[in-house]
Amino acid sequence: MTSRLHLTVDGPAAAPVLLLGSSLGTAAAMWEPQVPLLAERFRVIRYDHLGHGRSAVPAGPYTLDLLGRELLRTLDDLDLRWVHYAGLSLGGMVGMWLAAHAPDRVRRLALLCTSASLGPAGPWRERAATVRAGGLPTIADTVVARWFTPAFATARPDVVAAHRAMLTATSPAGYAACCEAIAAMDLRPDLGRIDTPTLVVAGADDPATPVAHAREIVGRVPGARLVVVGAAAHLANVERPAQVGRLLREHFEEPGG
Ligand SMILES: O=C(O)CC1=CCC(=O)O1
Repeated sequence: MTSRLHLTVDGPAAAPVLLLGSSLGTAAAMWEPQVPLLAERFRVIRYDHLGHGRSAVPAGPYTLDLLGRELLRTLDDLDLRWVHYAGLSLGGMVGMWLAAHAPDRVRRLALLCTSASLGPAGPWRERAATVRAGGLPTIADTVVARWFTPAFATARPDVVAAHRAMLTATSPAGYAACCEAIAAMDLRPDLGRIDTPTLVVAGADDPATPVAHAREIVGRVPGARLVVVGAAAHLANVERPAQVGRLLREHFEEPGG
């Protein structure tokens, strides 16, 4: 079966592949700030989750297992035996699933602004129902307020508006189905099986996946390393583009990478 995931590819064809997974309600454009730096050394493949961006929108609810298996199918289609993987938030959740369930397919892993368990389930199911009934604009202000610190939002209203537009362009059905995947998710029991070198990055001011969630991942993934990025909320890669770009490049360029 051909992949249902839309891919955006940059960088030299012969370079090692670095797969980038985006957050709930965003798409490949979320990674624009890091692509120039990373594509100097890597074949950077950004994928849109099922139900997001230009990927297919099968009927929900989804699960992390479904999102992860779809990505594995994509790697098979591309004949990729292994990749480096970086994911933010929902992208990080898929990254944890992949590294735990297909360890031979992930060489090095970076998990940004993410969580292995983001309960309770009730509010996620309510968010899914709200979006199915009223569309993304009904929740956009609340969600975007968690993506950026107030200082950044004041300084860069253009960036905030572009990311809000990405959110409201997302399929309501696809977004809701991914909310249901998060509602049902508990990756904590899987983390001890991850044996790939792992960098965990948290935004110091992230109200969506707070630093404590990153510490829990680091406590469970053997050898994982934590970096807390100051003055950044949930989309830390957008708010602190150069620092996050450097962290990723250094992590994936390390010996053996
Ligand atoms: O939308 C939010 O509240 C924050 C978030 C959780 C998972 C994700 O990708 O974004």
